[in-house]
Amino acid sequence: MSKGDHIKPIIQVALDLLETDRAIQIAKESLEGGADWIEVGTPLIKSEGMDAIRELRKNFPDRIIIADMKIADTGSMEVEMGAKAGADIVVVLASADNSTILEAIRAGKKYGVKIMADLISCNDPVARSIELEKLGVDYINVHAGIDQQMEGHDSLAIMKKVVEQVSIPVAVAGGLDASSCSEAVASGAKIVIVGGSIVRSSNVTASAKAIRKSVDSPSSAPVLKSSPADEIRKILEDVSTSNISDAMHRKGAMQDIFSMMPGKKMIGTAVTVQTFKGDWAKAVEAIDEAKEGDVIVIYNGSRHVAPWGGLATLSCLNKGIAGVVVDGAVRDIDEIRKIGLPVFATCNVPNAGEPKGFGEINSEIVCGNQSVSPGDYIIGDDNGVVVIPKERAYEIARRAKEVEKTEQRLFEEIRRGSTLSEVMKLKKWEKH
Ligand SMILES: O=C(CO)[C@H](O)[C@H](O)COP(=O)(O)O
Repeated sequence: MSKGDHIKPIIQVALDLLETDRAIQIAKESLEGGADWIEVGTPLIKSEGMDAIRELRKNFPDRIIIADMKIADTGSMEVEMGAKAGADIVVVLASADNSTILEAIRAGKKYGVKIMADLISCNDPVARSIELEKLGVDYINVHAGIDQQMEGHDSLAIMKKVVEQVSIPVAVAGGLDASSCSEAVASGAKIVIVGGSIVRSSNVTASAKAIRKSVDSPSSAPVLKSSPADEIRKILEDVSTSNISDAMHRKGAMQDIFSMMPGKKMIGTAVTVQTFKGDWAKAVEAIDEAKEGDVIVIYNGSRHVAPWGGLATLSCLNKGIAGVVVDGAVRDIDEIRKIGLPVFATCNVPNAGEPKGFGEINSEIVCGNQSVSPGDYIIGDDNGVVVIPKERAYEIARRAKEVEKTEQRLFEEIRRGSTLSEVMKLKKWEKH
């Protein structure tokens, strides 16, 4: 049997990293956990060039190595580059012109490498798979890209259709974890390509092992999906406001709003209140309009009189409201702490305002210099408060989770004795 012939389902670990030495270490840990093939990820190839493939080949002489070059043109030249650097399989984009695919296949034959076609962003993946098999590719990869995954795309449904139409081995990729890998194999995938769930895990070996176990005893029971709102909330529970700010490219964080309840996290959807200078009527009426799990977000604009205090906070607790944010002052901080509801504000003062009744409930407001609309997600912790526009809540939650996973792996590498600049090769990425 040659090194490419596998009877068991194949786990291809996708090293979507930027540094070759980290990739080698993570590859070692993945193989210990039961991964089979090593993919030199597209970001790694872009960061380190073909030398990343050479180094991995040197370190893993007996393993199948895939160069995820996502070739779009010059099929022959790029397959030759991948082959000469030590790859066994080179990836070409399925959406490339047939002339490129054919040149890649011809070069593959000449240099002794197989060609995998990646269906990422293909308009008609099933029809294209049939064409690709006729053209002569060796493998098809049904792939939901990382940015697409963040918007809720997955690859399993299409993969199930593709396996019915072609007889070459079908790989699947796109945010797979142990349970989706199991479903994929039970539905006919021969290769599961796994990036984030292994390489961004703080325990790479354990994560690879979990995937090994799931693909070796596959189950066709579809992974039960929770509702988008439940999924968003579940992810937001795992991530910090710092993770969310990173996911939003530093947008979304409220300015000069601080936790009055250190250690308490808040997640909810906004009920907005516009009031003025200590007028607390609308702020308190909003409690009756809000429902369980909402966060009351108030613009008041005074640092000297408070539209919010202990009695209002206790009323929120009774209604299951998740927390309160005030652009302005709050009072009764001792009572708020006893009640234990997360409250975030600009400052605390002893002075109460008056219930005059000016303002609006559930209009678009600006709070902490951020625009907030009713229904936007509001997350608060000891770092501060961030707003996620409701239209992007799922995507941002998913991206924040990726940020959190990446950081967990970096923490693990620093715990082993590195420094942050060593792990991140900081000097390499400084602007010149
Ligand atoms: O090719 C890729 C992105 O274009 C990835 O390698 C592939 O999607 C697997 O990674 P993940 O499991 O994180 O989706």
